[in-house]
Amino acid sequence: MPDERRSPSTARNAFRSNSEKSLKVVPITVSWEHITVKAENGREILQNVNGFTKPGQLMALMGASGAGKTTLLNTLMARNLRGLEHSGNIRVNGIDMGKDISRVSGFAQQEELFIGTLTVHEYLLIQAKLRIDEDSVVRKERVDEVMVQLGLVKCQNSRIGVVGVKKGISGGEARRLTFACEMLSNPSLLFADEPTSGLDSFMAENVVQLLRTFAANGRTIICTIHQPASQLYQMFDSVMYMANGRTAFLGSPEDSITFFEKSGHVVPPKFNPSEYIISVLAVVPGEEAECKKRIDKIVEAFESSDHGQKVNDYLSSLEIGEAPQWLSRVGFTSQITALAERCFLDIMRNPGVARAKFTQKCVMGLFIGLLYLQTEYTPHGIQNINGALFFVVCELTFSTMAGIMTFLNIEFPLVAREYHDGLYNLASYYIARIVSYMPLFSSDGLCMILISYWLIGLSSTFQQVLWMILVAVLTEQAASSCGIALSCICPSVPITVASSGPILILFMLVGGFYGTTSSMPIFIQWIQYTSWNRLAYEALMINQWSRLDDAHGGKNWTVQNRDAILHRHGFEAWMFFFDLGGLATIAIVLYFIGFVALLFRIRRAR
Ligand SMILES: Nc1ncnc2c1ncn2[C@@H]1O[C@H](COP(=O)(O)OP(=O)(O)OP(=O)(O)O)[C@@H](O)[C@H]1O
Repeated sequence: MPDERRSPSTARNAFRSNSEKSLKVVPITVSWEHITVKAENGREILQNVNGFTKPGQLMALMGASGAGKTTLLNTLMARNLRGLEHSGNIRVNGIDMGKDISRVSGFAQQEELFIGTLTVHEYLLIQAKLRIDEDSVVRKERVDEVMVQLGLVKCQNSRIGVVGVKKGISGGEARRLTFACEMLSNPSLLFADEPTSGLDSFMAENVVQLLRTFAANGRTIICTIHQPASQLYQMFDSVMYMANGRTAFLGSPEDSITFFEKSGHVVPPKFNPSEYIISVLAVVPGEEAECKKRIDKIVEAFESSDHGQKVNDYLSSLEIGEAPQWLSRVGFTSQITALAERCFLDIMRNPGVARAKFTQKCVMGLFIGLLYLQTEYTPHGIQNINGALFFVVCELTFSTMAGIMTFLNIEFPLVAREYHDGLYNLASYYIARIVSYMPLFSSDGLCMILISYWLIGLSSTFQQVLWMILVAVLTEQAASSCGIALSCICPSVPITVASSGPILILFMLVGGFYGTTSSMPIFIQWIQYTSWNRLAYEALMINQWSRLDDAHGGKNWTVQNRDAILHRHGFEAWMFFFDLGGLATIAIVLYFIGFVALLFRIRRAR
């Protein structure tokens, strides 16, 4: 564990030695042999694909659309293979790593996913907390170093932004930020999916140049790429052309031009070589048979060529080398702290949600208070007070659930990615997210209660006010846990919202206000104990009617008065602590159900 008590200078000295140690690059050779991938319908997406790449090399996987580049990249990384049957050997320094390949490699994905409310610097610092098991001085220095390396210093204090919602950093900066995150843990092996897509030619060159620099430091880099411009083509150390799920060529960019020339496909003068080669390897709609015949001929020519032979010779003479270095990961509590910090920052940068919740609760508090203003304790008034208490419970429930139902679905893609990258344990994320939401989803209800309590004229001994606050917090937690569980179970926000309606109505119906709970049919009575409306309403009623303050005739109030009111709703005074325990149990059980649902869902997302 990092020793946070070290003085900055000692820590900085430690960084020098650590940085040398941590920035050591272990030479990595990746080889793949007889890779075959089949879709569920039996279609072969990859057929007996072989290849390798060595340390210090930048390799480009190329081919026409649908050639199998992404499938090969995913197979090499053991990712996104759900529904596909795959076989063959993938080795890292001659060692079969299986799914653990993600523990020794970085993966810069095409789709950029960040927390858009954070600045570049904040985002990288939190990524460093999740990726570097060192003290804060070391992490900060590594972040500074990576920002310089990736040219992010200029935009370090800019908000990242959300595409289509809030303008932030440029596309090129976002792409470099993706690489920066991966480079924090200094991987010796880096995969990149379409690193130049969506960038102009200048930015694309900039990114490929960056990859070249990473490779020049001894790293092994494999990326898929769509038709690189002529000046970029020569920047790759090796290129692998895929065609119809097979290897059409593997070798240097210059050799690719000669090979295709020899196969009868001379790159026309002033033509981009990769563009021409890809057009030769494409399956054109309407000319499928002809194109497939041409591809078969090229694939056979490659297999019998020196280039094809070189691949086979290399694979057959492959020996086990040095074990790759596992990327460092931080402990459970450090993960929770880093993720909670990220969530808090995100919530604070979105003050609109908090403002809307507090405003709504203040308005509702005033509304309930004025509707039942200084209710008299007559039989009719008592009935009104009971109505007000039920209204309070419903209000604590509805807006809380509605507010939290976006809990997961918006950030699920980012969480799924980070989880599968091995950045954190799912429990860390879940705990951090719940803890970060708790203050907001526990305190807004208090505003409503504190505003309406004295306006209605509820009995307000100190003890009663405290109990009411506790009941409100527990009710909001029960409703939050239900919203979170639903958002983890349902695949989208609209489905979450749609499924919450019947649950809320059912819980309200058995809440004790619309009918006596004891008179429900016996086979359905148990449902009331799963309803926080019922438990909270009973607790608030017991709290209100067990004693009255002097201003409301407390001296003449008797147990018989209390029981007469409670029994009309099927409630019992001894149930108070059972109700509090019930509310807490509902919250715990629903949080747990949410976690299990999230675990299933995230595992399926690999
Ligand atoms: N899970 C899957 N189930 C069925 N077919 C699939 C699956 N994944 C990929 N394919 C098919 O396999 C072929 C190769 O897809 P892949 O995404 O690897 O191609 P690509 O070369 O990366 O194409 P592009 O450049 O357009 O991204 C395509 O025809 C695609 O439809």
